[in-house]
Amino acid sequence: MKFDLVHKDPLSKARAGSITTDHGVIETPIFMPVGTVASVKGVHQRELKNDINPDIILGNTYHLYLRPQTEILEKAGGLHKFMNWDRNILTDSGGYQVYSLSSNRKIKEEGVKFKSHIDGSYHFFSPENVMEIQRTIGADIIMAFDECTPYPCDYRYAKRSMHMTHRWLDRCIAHLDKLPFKYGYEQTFFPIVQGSTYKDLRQQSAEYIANVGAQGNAIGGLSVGEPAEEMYAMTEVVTAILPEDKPRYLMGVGTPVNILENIALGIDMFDCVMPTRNARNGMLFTANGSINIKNKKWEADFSPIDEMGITFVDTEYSKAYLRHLFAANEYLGKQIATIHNLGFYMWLVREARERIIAGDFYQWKEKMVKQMSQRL
Ligand SMILES: CNc1nc2c(CC[C@H]3O[C@@H](OC)[C@H](OC)[C@@H]3O)c3nc(N)[nH]c(=O)c3cc2[nH]1
Repeated sequence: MKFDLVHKDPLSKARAGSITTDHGVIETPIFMPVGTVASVKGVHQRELKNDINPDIILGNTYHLYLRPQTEILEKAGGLHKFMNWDRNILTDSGGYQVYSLSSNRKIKEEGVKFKSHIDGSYHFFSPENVMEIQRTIGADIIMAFDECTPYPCDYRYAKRSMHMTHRWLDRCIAHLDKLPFKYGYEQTFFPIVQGSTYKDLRQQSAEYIANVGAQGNAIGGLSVGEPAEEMYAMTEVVTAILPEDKPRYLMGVGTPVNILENIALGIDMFDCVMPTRNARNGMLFTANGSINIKNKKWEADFSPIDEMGITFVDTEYSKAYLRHLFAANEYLGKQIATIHNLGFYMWLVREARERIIAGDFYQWKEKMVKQMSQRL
């Protein structure tokens, strides 16, 4: 993987860059649509490419391991082939899901025993086997197996959890070195900073991760319920320590405002289920604020969904029609709302990149943060 920084903003830590992998160029700042189980829910790969056009999408080790299972993915020649997506894919290691989705899991030094949320069968994830699973899935960027420290937690727990994540990181790296690439293209490994919302632990973890010298670095343990100010404060502490010439990925973030604020703090990559999950509930994000399309006020509003939208749904369908589809529980409604929201998130990060290059990102960000916080 190669990362070229093409511009830095004069009034903030915002950067514009390009990541090059064997599956193409990723222009940063970038938003990565979540395609947890090999599908961005309700969107065809062809629509993704033509209308939303992300350079990279996300998959998830926990989900893909349980279904369709690694054996099928190996027979398919990896996830790209299996889902017919020839651009970049990043897979998260499943650390987060083991805590958030499965029941009665047991965390031990060796790894985590958990019960499948699908059929109740027992499984075991360790740094070693999660690296093997990610080699088989074949994503271009793969994540360390970490413990996403729950929030809130006391200092002692956060410190112990952070040190275990560091020991697991060492095991991931040691094991990965013995595992050749499976499908003829490179895979890049990102370590993950933890430390909860404790400044000194975040500094320690950022130093530890920076010393690995990886091609990219991730910040975990945030967007787990902490106040936005805490998220920003921890991001600021960590980006001051992570190498400037490597991409920074802030996991699970966030709202449009969170994304702009964290771009200003030096983050390059984002993923979040919000645009897709909120879309399925009729919550639309726009440059002028958010819309709850189920609201009666849109019943006879035949104006386009979003005059400033970048996808075909924004101008080909009206607000009244979309509201009707939600009222009738037609799944076309969820598909239209999903394409709109993903289109908006892609517009937001692309516009941010243009502003960083033009040199007026900070002023634009200040204006957008106010504008997008309105409820329409
Ligand atoms: C939402 N906030 C948030 N997400 C987070 C994720 C991704 C969740 C992963 O789960 C799926 O979304 C729920 C996505 O999987 C495709 C995502 O990559 C994290 N992953 C790891 N390994 N470590 C973390 O510290 C961590 C923290 C998060 N905070």
